[in-house]
Amino acid sequence: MATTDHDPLAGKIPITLITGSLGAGKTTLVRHLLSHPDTGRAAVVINEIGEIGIDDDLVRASSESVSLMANGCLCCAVRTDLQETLRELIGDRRAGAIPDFDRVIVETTGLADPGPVIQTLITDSMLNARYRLDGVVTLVDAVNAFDQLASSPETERQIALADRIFITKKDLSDPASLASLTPMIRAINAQARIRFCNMGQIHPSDLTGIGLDSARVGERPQQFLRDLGFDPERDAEAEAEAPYLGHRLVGRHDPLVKTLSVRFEQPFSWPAFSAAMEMLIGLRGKDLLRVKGIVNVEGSPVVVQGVGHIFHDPVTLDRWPGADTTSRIVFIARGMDIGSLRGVFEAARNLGFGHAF
Ligand SMILES: Nc1nc2c(ncn2[C@@H]2O[C@H](COP(=O)(O)OP(=O)(O)OP(=O)(O)O)[C@@H](O)[C@H]2O)c(=O)[nH]1
Repeated sequence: MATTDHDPLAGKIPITLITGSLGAGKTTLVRHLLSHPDTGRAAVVINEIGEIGIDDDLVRASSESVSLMANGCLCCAVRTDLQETLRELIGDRRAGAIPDFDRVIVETTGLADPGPVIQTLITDSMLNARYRLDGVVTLVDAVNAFDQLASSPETERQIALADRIFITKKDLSDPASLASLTPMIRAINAQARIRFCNMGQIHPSDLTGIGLDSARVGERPQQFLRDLGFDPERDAEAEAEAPYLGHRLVGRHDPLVKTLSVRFEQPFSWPAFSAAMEMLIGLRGKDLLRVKGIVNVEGSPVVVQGVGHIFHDPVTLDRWPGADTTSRIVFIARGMDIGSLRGVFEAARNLGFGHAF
């Protein structure tokens, strides 16, 4: 019998999809990878829902090949943008507009169901000529995973579709929660390798050759997709029927969850900013899913990050990532609007927390 070791995926640029719930540590991991000497030449595609690309600014400092797909979720409206972005990367590389690259890292938003993205990467024939999906890496936030799993079906899908899972924020979690987290993940995904990851510090080799092998994907993509738990034909029908309201598959996400991008022209004093955030958490903590931003604190760029009611230590950057020195904060929240958000910050100012508001 003739044998062949021909690999239909050989020579194609591997894509690693980094997914995980809001604030799980995806950008932290990508930034670490880009600073690691063994990562090689990587292009990065970042998908953010907010109008103001915060992650983009942070990652751009570490790589010249960063593409941002803002203002839409990769699993919904921006899916075609991903196809275009990946094609453009090839064109830009050919034209010498960006440095050469050997792999692509795609960071999804925390709200993305990776299923449709995987489907796109596997079934788009033009993309398939140049790229191959190397694997899906899902970050699970040890502190917030329990709440996120209870409230967000996307978190479950992210875990279910992972080839490799990293549990982040072990340092912030308690032993009892940690002990119950792994079995909970295992109940959703019995196969993916699970490891801990502190502040994004994994070795780049943890992201390569991780399971979407040619036999499964290259030769039987539809079957592979069905193995993952969804049926491309059924999904295509559902998509055709769904009303298009800017967010492609309406109803896939909690309709009350919105992304609010707020810009403040005037610098903050730290007491004013933190008082406003404390008020917001006190008043609407349960509805606040994610806060991240770069805040101008008396001239200095300070990165603020909140996931649920947990706030991470603010980090002062050495310099502004670009010419824009306004404060830009993205809130992902349930049932809030920009007016009420601004009202909270106004109230903090009126209460006299610092004059630089
Ligand atoms: N203590 C601790 N903090 C972490 C760890 N990993 C990430 N963080 C912090 O978690 C916060 C969110 O991290 P990001 O990397 O922005 O998370 P993300 O998944 O990209 O967030 P979204 O893009 O909003 O979904 C930041 O303040 C990080 O410094 C960890 O292992 N331990």
